Amino acid sequence: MDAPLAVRARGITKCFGDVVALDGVDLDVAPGQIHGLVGPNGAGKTTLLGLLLSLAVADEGTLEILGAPAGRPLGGVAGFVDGPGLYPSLTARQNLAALLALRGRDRKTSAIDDALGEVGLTDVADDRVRGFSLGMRQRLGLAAALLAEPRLLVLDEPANGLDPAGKQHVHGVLGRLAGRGTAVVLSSHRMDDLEALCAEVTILATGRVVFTGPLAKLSAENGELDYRLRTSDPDRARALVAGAPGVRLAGPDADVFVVRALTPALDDLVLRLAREGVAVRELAPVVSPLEAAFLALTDREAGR
Ligand SMILES: Nc1ncnc2c1ncn2[C@@H]1O[C@H](COP(=O)(O)OP(=O)(O)OP(=O)(O)O)[C@@H](O)[C@H]1O
Repeated sequence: MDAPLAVRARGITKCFGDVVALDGVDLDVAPGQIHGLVGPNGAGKTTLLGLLLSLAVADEGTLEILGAPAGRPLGGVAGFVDGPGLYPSLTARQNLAALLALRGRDRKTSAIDDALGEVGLTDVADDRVRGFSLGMRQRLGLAAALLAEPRLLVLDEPANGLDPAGKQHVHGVLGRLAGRGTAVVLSSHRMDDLEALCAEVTILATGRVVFTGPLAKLSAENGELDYRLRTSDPDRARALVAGAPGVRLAGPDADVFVVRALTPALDDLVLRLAREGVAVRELAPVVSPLEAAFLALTDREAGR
């Protein structure tokens, strides 16, 4: 029999007084999938992650975690929202030992060393957390989650405060976990992180799902995108852009300009430029396909 979905949510609604934080949310996350939650401030991401961690209960709808109704005392789920809970006066190693003791888990101290090594904190294992940067705390929170050997890992903005090397490190950890079958649900405002990490994304706006599915599907559904275009002959290129069907000059009229087009029209423009002996030196979306879709979908929702 196939393993159950790590998350199966149907019609989840959650209100805080008059505020509808989640409004009929459906979500499927398969084992081994890294699933990104994205949406403007107040869209409901943290509320949804909190439900996955059983920190709160939905008002309506059904939520199954690892095949069982949410809210039951669950093994196999770990993570944090609003930053990891840590003891500042204890060292990194002591924090993890305290956590294991609290959970009543009988795991070897080597598991603590392994978790610290996995997130790149071995060198500061015996330093007090009080002196840790935001990025180091995030990594320690991830180490704490790893100790639980989760089959579902839930993370709110895990890249917060991480430098580029730290981020790559954390991405590596999450990729390896997913490779071993752990489902990861994370929120982020960083589209580039989500594009690098996630197979699927869910876009929330004012508590509703406006898109859920593979990133490739999102790109395919995109309308016209803006691209930066730099060529060997800007004057000639500008004239060719003006005469190209389905392509508009959208950006400042400079040597590097912005053209707006659907992918087929853009392909056609590149071929025209080449035929006319104009070399394309740079052609890249001004914003990533995910960001463009995010802006379009959330604008549309806001304008309902
Ligand atoms: N405990 C609470 N009490 C009252 N309102 C709340 C509570 N938690 C969340 N809300 C409200 O629910 C809505 C969704 O908030 P949530 O924190 O889930 O959004 P978010 O997408 O995580 O936002 P952000 O990107 O700013 O973190 C917001 O309007 C927020 O003010």
